[in-house]
Amino acid sequence: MSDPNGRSDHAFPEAQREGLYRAIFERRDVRSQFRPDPIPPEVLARLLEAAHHAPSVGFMQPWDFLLIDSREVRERVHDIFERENARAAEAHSGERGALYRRLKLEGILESPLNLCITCDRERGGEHVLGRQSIVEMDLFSTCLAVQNLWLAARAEGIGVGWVSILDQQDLAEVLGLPAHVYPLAYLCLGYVDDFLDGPELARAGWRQRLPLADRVHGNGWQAPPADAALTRAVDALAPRQ
Ligand SMILES: Cc1cc2c(cc1C)N(C[C@H](O)[C@H](O)[C@H](O)COP(=O)(O)O)c1[nH]c(=O)[nH]c(=O)c1N2
Repeated sequence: MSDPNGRSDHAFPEAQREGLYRAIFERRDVRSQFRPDPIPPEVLARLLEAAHHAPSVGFMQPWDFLLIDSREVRERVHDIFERENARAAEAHSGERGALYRRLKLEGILESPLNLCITCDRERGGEHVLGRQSIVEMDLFSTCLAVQNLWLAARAEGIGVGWVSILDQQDLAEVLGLPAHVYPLAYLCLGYVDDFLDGPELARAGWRQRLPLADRVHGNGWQAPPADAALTRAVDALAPRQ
């Protein structure tokens, strides 16, 4: 049931809804604003609980959370990043290459805690409900745990940075992962001096947010929706940063 302005009987009160949208729109990927202060265990527990309540294909819950606070391990991971980032930089030349080389793309050593969220590709056995047709659904499910944690962290005032410029084999070896456990997300966590008011890559001039209206299609790729009012509604959306 919904009221005339489309609000469901099950909607949260305005202030709670605002809190959720604030976490979504103010979440940032953090690389350089980390403070050294440790995250209290009870706060970290809330973040992991949020991650663990993500949806997952066939309720597989394929994720594990490796809490990495060893300086020695983080230095080994940072070495992997350095090698991979040097390789990635070779793909860009001229001004773009100079801009790439100026970008800070990790906070592995500055953040007080690193967190690797893995995906156990064998969890739930051979026939996981919903995974027969598209076998990557365990990876996609694990990504949702990452985003739950990322939004919960923003609500707690904790910064998160995802570092993917890493050789997966080398990372798996450093972390001692079994062959069937996929290192899906390597995250840097910590309190921050501040949250930027927009994506750092946009501020640096690397790439801007695409207009939402161009991303919305109807009943097929670039087909119009049946109800033109829907398109007008999306077009009317104020472009966010
Ligand atoms: C799967 C995946 C992987 C990465 C990222 C994100 C995601 C989703 N991002 C962060 C990314 O650059 C950032 O999300 C966008 O620039 C948008 O900025 P906000 O997250 O809105 O601040 C990211 N950032 C970075 O500095 N180094 C990295 O290796 C990565 N890798």
